[in-house]
Amino acid sequence: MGVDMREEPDVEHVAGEARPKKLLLRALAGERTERPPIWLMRQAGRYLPEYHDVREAAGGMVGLCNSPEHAVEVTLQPLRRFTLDAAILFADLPQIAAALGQTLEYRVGDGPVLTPPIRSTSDITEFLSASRLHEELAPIYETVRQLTRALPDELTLIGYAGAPWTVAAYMVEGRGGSSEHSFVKQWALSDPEGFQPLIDLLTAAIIEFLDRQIQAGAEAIQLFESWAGILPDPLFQRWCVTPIAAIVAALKAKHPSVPIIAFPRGAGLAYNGFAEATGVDCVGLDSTVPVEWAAQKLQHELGRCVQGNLDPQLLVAGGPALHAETDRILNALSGGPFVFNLGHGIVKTTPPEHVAALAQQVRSWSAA
Ligand SMILES: Cc1c2[nH]c(c1CCC(=O)O)Cc1[nH]c(c(CCC(=O)O)c1C)Cc1[nH]c(c(CCC(=O)O)c1C)Cc1[nH]c(c(C)c1CCC(=O)O)C2
Repeated sequence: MGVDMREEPDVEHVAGEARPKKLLLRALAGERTERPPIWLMRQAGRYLPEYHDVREAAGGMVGLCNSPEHAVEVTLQPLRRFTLDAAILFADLPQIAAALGQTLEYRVGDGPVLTPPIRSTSDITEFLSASRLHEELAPIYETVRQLTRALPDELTLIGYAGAPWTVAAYMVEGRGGSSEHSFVKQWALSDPEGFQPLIDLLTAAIIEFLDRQIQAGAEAIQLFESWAGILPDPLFQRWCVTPIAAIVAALKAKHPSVPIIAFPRGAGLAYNGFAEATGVDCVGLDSTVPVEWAAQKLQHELGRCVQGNLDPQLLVAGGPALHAETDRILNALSGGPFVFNLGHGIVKTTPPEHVAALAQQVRSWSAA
């Protein structure tokens, strides 16, 4: 009673009782924390033997993503093994495309495959509709609800979605294994007015999807722009920056205190200006971004949180190489608001004991 909450940035008042605010949320709010929080992109998945058992029991990847009970279990698996600071909702990025009307399958070697591929403006009207969006995504909202009850108090629950350009890339290419992205790039480059409705449909759907995740209990949001790096600069601004800014504005209007991380993988020099243009609370850095630049420009000049950026292959390598690079990143970025993570998702050949060693090193790190 009578406590001025503004003077207690580290305390969250829940139903009248005060308890320490979670480490990850403090960092995302722009605070330099006593040690950086850590979570890892793709921290759940195939590098863990116990994951394979659950996936099999669920009848494969699609079944796993649509079964809250199994999805909750695999979300929690890495947290039982490692001392991490957050859980990320277990679901998959192309599920929203399936909710809009495409058929999603996983094929060995190809990853997610979406049919029919969306290749023209008339395909959008013929094959896609948002009318059943929430019905189709209901199992994901249920997974989030169950996770809020299952997670220990000090862990943060991260909800997520692919950003519109990245989801569109999967929808247009169809096959996950496509490496040149010829179809989506041809469309976006040569017929921007015809491609715009797809991005607009996705932007609106992603706003609703994330709004529902937050209502179900997600405490922070990450937008994965995994294919930011394949666009020439003016188109990066149009197809990545503008839609992400729209999503951030819409979510902030409704949920001002929920922090948003965006990960524009491969953006290169376009990382410069990205935080200002989109309004995100935290910028996810891929492994090519120089940490000294991020410390100076994003943390020091803008007061923004950064997340990243250990190369996932170092986690496969382990040993002195992993230790030294982790130390270098910690030293460069721990002077400001910082979330330790990888520069892209964990790869499936990662030995779990290397993840344990990394988590331990980050947790025992101190500036001294
Ligand atoms: C591009 C993208 C996808 N999915 C995702 C992204 C963005 C991150 C990135 O850039 O890597 C995000 C994602 N996918 C998955 C999660 C779950 C939560 C977590 O991070 O632990 C998250 C956050 C599960 C998954 N998504 C996928 C698996 C493997 C499925 C299996 O069991 O075979 C998992 C655990 C499959 C998937 N899903 C996707 C691809 C390209 C693939 C095939 C390649 C691969 O397997 O790594 C699309």
